[in-house]
Amino acid sequence: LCQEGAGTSYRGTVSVTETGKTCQRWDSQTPHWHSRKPADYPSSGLEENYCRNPDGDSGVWCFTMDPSKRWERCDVPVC
Ligand SMILES: O=S(=O)(Nc1cnn(C2CCNCC2)c1)c1cc(Cl)ccc1F
Repeated sequence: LCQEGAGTSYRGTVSVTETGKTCQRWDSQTPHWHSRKPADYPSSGLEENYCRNPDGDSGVWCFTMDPSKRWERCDVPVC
């Protein structure tokens, strides 16, 4: 699956960042507290720990499970 443009409508299942870190679940607040809660952004597809673009970034991203790295982009090919 690929991301169109900035990936706002990407609903694929890539859940690893471009440096190989595992994505944190959107419904989890550990290791990173965050305000991108699935309930608050129902149309952003914030399922599991899949890479998404809920905030108008330039591409899909996720919070990482590395406590020292809050978020990173994901390597999802552009369509
Ligand atoms: O919980 S967060 O989403 N964390 C956060 C910090 N940086 N980012 C980047 C994610 C990729 N796009 C640019 C912002 C997200 C968050 C969002 C806002 Cl508006 C303010 C504080 C904050 F903590």
